[in-house]
Amino acid sequence: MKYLGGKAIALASDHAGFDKKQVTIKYLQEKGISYKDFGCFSEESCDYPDFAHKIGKAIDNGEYEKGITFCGSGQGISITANKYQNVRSALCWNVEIAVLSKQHNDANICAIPGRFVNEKETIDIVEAYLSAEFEGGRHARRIKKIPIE
Ligand SMILES: O=C(CO)[C@H](O)[C@H](O)[C@H](O)COP(=O)(O)O
Repeated sequence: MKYLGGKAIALASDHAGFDKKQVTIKYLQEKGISYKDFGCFSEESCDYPDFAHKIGKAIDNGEYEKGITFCGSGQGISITANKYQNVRSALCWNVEIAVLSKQHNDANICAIPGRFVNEKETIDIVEAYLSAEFEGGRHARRIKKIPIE
């Protein structure tokens, strides 16, 4: 596990991703990695945009460098967070995609589909995302072209 420094990890979910967020919190605590949970705080049905906007704003304004989000499919919370100019939220459903999302896209949010991964897969994805490093070079050139001018 290379992620030892930096800012706390931002977390957010809706009800459908709540259980995998709790698994992730336990993992981060065990590793001594600090985090900020932007909600939700139970499995009671709620609306993913309410929490996606909170984490999206916090990543967008630089308060947090990396976020991990969870909803049922991972889609809604990722689509919403990506409305923010400086957010690059990537849907990560396996380890390889999680690594590439950082190496090639410098994703600052890893969106996990909570209803489609088990606990081990969740932790594997989280660890892979947090450990991976942006490769820069041609990928940096492409990332600069993402924002609408
Ligand atoms: O945004 C989503 C789908 O694109 C998420 O998977 C939500 O978690 C999901 O829609 C929640 O569904 P529910 O039937 O309200 O539990």
